[in-house]
Amino acid sequence: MFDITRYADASQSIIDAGRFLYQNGWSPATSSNYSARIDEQHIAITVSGKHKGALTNADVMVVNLAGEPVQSSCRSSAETLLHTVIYDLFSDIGAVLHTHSMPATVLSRWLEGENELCLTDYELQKAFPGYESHESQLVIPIFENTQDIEALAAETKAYFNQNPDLPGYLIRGHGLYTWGKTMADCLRHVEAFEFLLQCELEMKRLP
Ligand SMILES: CSC[C@@H](O)[C@@H](O)C(=O)COP(=O)(O)O
Ligand SMILES: [Zn+2]
Repeated sequence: MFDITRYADASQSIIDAGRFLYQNGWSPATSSNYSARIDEQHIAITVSGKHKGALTNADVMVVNLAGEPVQSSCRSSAETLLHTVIYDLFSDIGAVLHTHSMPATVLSRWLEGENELCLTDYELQKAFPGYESHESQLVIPIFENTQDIEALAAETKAYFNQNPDLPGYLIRGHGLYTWGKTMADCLRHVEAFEFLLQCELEMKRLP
């Protein structure tokens, strides 16, 4: 069982995040999914297929860390397992956000054949915990897109078990996943990733 007040707080944080992310153009056309931790075993997560700019409490449900619905007959996000593996790996993580921005989509496709995007010399790299200087290197892994979410969840779990430092990754031609200790931290990470990806895209366009 889970605490109903903590569920209500988690749900509201997801609704607010959705409005912000949609307004920024990072969650178009019902894409994206969001979650927030309720306790060690439960997360609140978006119901599959909902418009992320106009979420209500009815569009947020509870699943356990195995990805199974708890007290709900709704279908959780098709990508639920990509969220639960992160909560399972990192006990201090409180929120996970997945977005579908144009720079994340285009850049990951432009880097066809590469399994990471390495960034350096951006001051904004310091938005991520543990990155103290623009001279540090940010290595964003890129996973191949697939409809086999169970397989992708296993792949991401294995990667972040070995490489826990950077809270995020790209799925090629698909989008960004990022996480943080709180929803506010997680939203800051989305903004930072999106800014950096936009910069990289602009740099590649330069003659
Ligand atoms: C609208 S296409 C995007 C989906 O295929 C998926 O990638 C996505 O982000 C949203 O899926 P959802 O099941 O609503 O959580
Ligand atoms: Zn998606």
